[in-house]
Amino acid sequence: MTGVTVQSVTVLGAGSWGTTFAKVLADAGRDVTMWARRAEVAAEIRDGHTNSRYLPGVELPSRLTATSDPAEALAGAEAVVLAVPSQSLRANLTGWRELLPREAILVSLAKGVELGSLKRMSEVISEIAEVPSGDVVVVSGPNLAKEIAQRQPAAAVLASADHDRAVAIQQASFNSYFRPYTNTDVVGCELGGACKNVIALSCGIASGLGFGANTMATLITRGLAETARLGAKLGADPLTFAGLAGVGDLVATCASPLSRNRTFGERIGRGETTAQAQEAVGGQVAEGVMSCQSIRELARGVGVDMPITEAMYRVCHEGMDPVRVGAELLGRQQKHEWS
Ligand SMILES: NC(=O)c1ccc[n+]([C@@H]2O[C@H](COP(=O)([O-])OP(=O)(O)OC[C@H]3O[C@@H](n4cnc5c(N)ncnc54)[C@H](O)[C@@H]3O)[C@@H](O)[C@H]2O)c1
Ligand SMILES: O=P(O)(O)OC[C@H](O)CO
Repeated sequence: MTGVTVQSVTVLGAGSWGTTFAKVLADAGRDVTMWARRAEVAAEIRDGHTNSRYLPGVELPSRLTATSDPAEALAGAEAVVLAVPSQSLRANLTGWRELLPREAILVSLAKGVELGSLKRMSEVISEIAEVPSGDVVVVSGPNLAKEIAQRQPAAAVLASADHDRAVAIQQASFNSYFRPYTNTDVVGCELGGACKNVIALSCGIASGLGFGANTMATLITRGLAETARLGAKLGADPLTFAGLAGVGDLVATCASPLSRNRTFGERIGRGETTAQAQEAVGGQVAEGVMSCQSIRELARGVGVDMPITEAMYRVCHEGMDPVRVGAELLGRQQKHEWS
């Protein structure tokens, strides 16, 4: 696929990032149709140019339209952006499979690893849509939706083994505030995006417990070290973790109160239950809560040590006290920084 121009794009999923990425594409001059699960959300986007539940106070471009009918949304799409949470991607995509235009470029926004199969999102898409996984374009990087929806400057990575497809989406999404770079390391970009959600949970917990900058920097740096260890084992390019999908996304997510993962962790650190923490993120997805389980299994399966991910699993899925988990993390056997 060379020199393809994408004009007509469908975004499946009308949550925070789906709506924001649709706005980015519309602001880049594309014709964008969104699919929303609820008819009233589709009507609000189409007729009122807002999505008040997910992006309160943000006006959406009038060239962006929406429907709750997936067949109507997908008709004639040259690119299809999948913008639903990781653990629901398989079921949603199975329902849409027969409606996908044959030549459309498939784009993944989700940051997670599937429970059970332990597959990355491009692998799930490849399996369900029956396309080579190298054809999928993965979007990753420091992209807190609310900031980008306000047209604050940001960069992203578009990763695909098929450089031409990544370039086509780069051309379709580049605008005055959004600067996408291409990358061919899909494994590294997807792992960076999934793992940083787990590390952001830990930073949130540390903040909720009242700890400061040294603790955050330690969790971010050691979180990057364990992410890079997993990536190296699974064939990622180590440089990716020094880029936007690695340290870039990690810093943004771990530092920002806008992050749902960090917010979830902060509430846990303050002593709230997981149900209360979920309430605090307004029913939106905090992917790290499920991904700490799948990433832990993935890492154990290939013999990679990921102590912060292990700790988050124990807090989120075994109900262990964060103070005790923190003490155990610090008390592990002493070692060389890079062993
Ligand atoms: N919000 C961000 O800042 C941001 C930025 C980059 C990447 N991401 C990633 O993008 C993906 C989507 O995130 P989001 O922020 O749009 O999520 P969200 O929780 O704000 O919205 C999810 C959307 O998916 C729909 N959906 C369809 N099937 C669903 C199901 N079975 N369960 C739950 N929701 C379902 C919801 O109705 C909603 O429209 C996630 O993997 C997230 O990690 C988010
Ligand atoms: O709000 P979060 O924690 O899901 O993070 C959003 C984005 O992934 C940041 O890049």
